[in-house]
Amino acid sequence: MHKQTIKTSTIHYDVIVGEGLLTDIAQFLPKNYENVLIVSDDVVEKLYAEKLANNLSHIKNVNMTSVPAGEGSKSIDKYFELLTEAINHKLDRKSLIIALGGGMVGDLAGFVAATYMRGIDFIQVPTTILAHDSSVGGKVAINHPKGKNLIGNFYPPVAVIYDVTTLRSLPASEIRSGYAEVVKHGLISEESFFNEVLKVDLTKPLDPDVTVEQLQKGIAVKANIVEKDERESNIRKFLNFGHTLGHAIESEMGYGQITHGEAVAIGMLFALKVSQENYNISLPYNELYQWLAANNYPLMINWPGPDMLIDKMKLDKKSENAIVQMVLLEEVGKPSIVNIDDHNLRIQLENFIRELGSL
Ligand SMILES: NC(=O)c1ccc[n+]([C@@H]2O[C@H](COP(=O)([O-])OP(=O)(O)OC[C@H]3O[C@@H](n4cnc5c(N)ncnc54)[C@H](O)[C@@H]3O)[C@@H](O)[C@H]2O)c1
Ligand SMILES: O=C(O)C(=O)C[C@@H](O)[C@H](O)[C@H](O)COP(=O)(O)O
Ligand SMILES: [Zn+2]
Repeated sequence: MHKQTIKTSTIHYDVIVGEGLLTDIAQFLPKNYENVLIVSDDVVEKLYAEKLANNLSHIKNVNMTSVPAGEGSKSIDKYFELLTEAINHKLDRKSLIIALGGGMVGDLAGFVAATYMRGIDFIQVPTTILAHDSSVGGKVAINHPKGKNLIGNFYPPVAVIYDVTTLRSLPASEIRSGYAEVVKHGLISEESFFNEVLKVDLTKPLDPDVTVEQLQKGIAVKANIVEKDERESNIRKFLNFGHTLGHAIESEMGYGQITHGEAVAIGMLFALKVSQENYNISLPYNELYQWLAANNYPLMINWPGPDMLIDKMKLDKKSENAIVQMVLLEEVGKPSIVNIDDHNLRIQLENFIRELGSL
């Protein structure tokens, strides 16, 4: 078991990573709670909710609820339904919400916790590779049809309890999706970490020791940034590498048509391309492209038109006065935030789409 404490100006919380933590979760609760609502999706609920609940039998009221699996549930409708569940189960300001699942559940249940009675405690119990990223740092949100995560808050959990044995049941598509964020953590932090990640072959069974070590490294990269800039005034934007285009693709194609990680993977390729042009340097674009292709990331997608994508990129939360901001790399491990004017963005995007090809 490995414990890392995240210390921001407003809160300290532990991120505990280990095998079999679900059956031992009671010891990691930071307080005594009398009323707990476990929120999951209908796939994860069947796999792990009972195991979790069994370990909370000492708590007076433990209830469980779930939303349909998939990005479509990160919606205002499901958010409202969960608030109603919280009311029906008589959650009060001393109650706890446990988000059991991947980033979708974590973001959604976290936003419910952030807003129910102006905020109650919540714990992240991540079950995907991607959630090594989403469970840490306190960004909680739901999507608007017009843009990703447009409705949300910064609302850190009181603990993150990451039972990595749950990762064994992940389908290949979700291993791939999650690994995109591990690649991101490598690219924005250290070349050696990035190179290590590119040695992983996602088409073969993962080596659990390597995976857990890389997830812990990713968490450490994120923790280091979030501790200095929790509310994204400056360096937290680095964690958005690949997301300016990635989020635009997700919302323009329709939530759930492509996974978050797959869209971010394409976004990272674009960000590398723009970085190379912008700084007149060479970056491992080809290496990343080849790794993504070899690991079956969808790189030939049914591209939405560039105008639609640019409109979505302007809605990104980093934009100011409708000027698109992208996270670029001056070198691997050295991110920077750059305004990209519309004309340049359009040319770069059209060239990129042409080069990548479409269906
Ligand atoms: N808050 C943040 O900082 C942050 C960071 C990155 C991503 N995100 C958000 O996270 C979301 C993506 O998260 P995700 O990739 O975990 O998706 P997800 O939560 O939708 O899970 C993906 C799929 O895997 C299934 N699943 C989850 N755990 C499983 C397990 N152990 N075994 C078998 N199946 C399992 C789910 O039912 C779902 O079908 C997006 O909404 C993205 O915007 C947020
Ligand atoms: O934690 C962050 O900060 C990130 O940007 C991490 C991203 O991987 C994540 O997808 C996040 O939800 C994106 O945030 P947004 O502010 O662009 O919605
Ligand atoms: Zn992300």
